[in-house]
Amino acid sequence: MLGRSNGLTHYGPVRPTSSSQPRAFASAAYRLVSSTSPRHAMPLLLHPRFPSHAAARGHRAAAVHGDARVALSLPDPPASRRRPQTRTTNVACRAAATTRSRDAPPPASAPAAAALAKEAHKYFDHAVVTVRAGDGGHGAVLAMPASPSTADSPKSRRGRRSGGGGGGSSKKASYKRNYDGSVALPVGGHGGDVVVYADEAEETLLRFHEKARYCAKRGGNVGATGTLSSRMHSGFAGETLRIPVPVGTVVKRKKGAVLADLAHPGDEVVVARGGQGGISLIDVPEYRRRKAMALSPNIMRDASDKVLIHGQPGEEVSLELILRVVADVGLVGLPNAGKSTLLSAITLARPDIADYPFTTLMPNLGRLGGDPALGALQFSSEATLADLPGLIEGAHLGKGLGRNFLRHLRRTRVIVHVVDAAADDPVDDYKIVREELRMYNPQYLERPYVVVLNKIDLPKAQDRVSSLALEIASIGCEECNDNNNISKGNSNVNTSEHDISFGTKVEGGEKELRDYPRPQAVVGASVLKHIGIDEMLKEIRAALRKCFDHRLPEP
Ligand SMILES: Nc1nc2c(ncn2[C@@H]2O[C@H](COP(=O)(O)OP(=O)(O)OP(=O)(O)O)[C@@H](O)[C@H]2O)c(=O)[nH]1
Repeated sequence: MLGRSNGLTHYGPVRPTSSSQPRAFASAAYRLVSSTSPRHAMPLLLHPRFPSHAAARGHRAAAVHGDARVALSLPDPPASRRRPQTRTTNVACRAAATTRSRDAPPPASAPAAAALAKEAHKYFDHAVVTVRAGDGGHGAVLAMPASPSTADSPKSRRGRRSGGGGGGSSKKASYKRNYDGSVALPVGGHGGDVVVYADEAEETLLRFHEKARYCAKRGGNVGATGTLSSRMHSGFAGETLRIPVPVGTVVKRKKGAVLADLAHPGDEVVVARGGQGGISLIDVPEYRRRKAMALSPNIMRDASDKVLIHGQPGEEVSLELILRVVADVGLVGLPNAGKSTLLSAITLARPDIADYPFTTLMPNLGRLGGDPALGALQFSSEATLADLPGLIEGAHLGKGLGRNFLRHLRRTRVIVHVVDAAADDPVDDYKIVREELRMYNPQYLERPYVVVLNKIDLPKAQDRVSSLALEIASIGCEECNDNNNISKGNSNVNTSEHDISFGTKVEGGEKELRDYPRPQAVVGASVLKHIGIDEMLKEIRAALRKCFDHRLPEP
């Protein structure tokens, strides 16, 4: 991508956690295919999920924290109930039954897993999950340590060393004090927050269809009840639950506001806050209450005060996760136009290619090497290309899942429109796709774009390629091709799914295709036979360079 910097989106401040979880920033973003690393050459597809060790950590944490109740509540399941560790090779299993440990979520039911595998394209970029932050740990009702009647007398205080407590004259302090001299009472641990973060190792949202509910750990209780002592500790804070999602995921409340657009690796957002821990109270007999109240305001007056020792419940929210592919260039066109072939011709991506429509059902990404024309800057000018599934007439209304595919163009800066020059009516095909883009989001038509007249190796196309190029190049408004439009190219800022207007009104009516900019270039090529590839690359890079020059500063 063009010189993107890592950003950090916060829905609220992230509290330091008791045990920080390492961020897994693996190198293969969406399995981007780098021109310098052929072994990573593969399209965006499902991949085995990394095994989760969260619950195992929970076991350990419980043991370390000495939280007997939590530790006891998680016994090892009997052998008969353990799920066998299976590893199979088909997509269904990769989507539904990756390496499972006993703490892994229950497997999706067989029909659901089959549907996921068979129709992954329907689910890979959208999911609804419920997350629950951890409850706060409980405080405790404690008695003041027994002290000889002389313990609190001025005489005994004089004889006592500094920093003392309320213990007997022969014993040292048996409880902690705050800086102001009041009794320090232990509190329940804060419940774990839930954080969603963008992780380059994640590719799709499919795993959220398997498991749609995530709960953070609760805070630890105050270790004991009984008598206040200096050895008592506050409950441990619950571990923050960090949920990785693919880079480019928009996180929003279900039927609510957008919380964050996790467009860069490492972006994160706190989606649910853990509950506050409960406080502890001192229970003293009536006749000692006045003295105790001088030491702490947390004196229990009657049984109803006990509610204060209960930890607060953690937040629970339903979230909608929407993945929008992060790519600089979007390849669009009718099915079978040759988009996947083009991607494989100029990057190391190896998408499925076949002579039937809708071979591509999920976006394939490839990495285009740096632009040599930029000299030393070429290494920061690498670009990501996204090969989108073919669009058909009515795509903007959802035909052929068109709306789902069109959404992935949102972050692109440049559009490469592939037209089959050997088709019956290439100009009409061109207009159909442009019209679909306009109907879905007119902003797409404002972006710089290059038209590739493909398949010129076929005799039918050879004869008419120049006339087709002239005709297509003349569709649109010449004056609109100024640089101002280019800066509108990247719509990262726009995160709403509902910002789609059907046609933009201009003076005297709705804007039509002729009112939008003309293509930056129309090139004839045969991506299969490697004809005209250099010319095509030159034009794509020129369009990218213009975006690079006119790029808006990162927010
Ligand atoms: N003769 C010729 N055939 C081509 C060329 N480019 C692609 N094809 C063929 O066209 C067919 C479709 O190519 P794809 O790359 O799968 O087309 P697509 O646009 O990705 O198709 P969808 O996945 O349906 O969107 C394949 O059989 C390709 O071999 C070309 O330049 N010349």
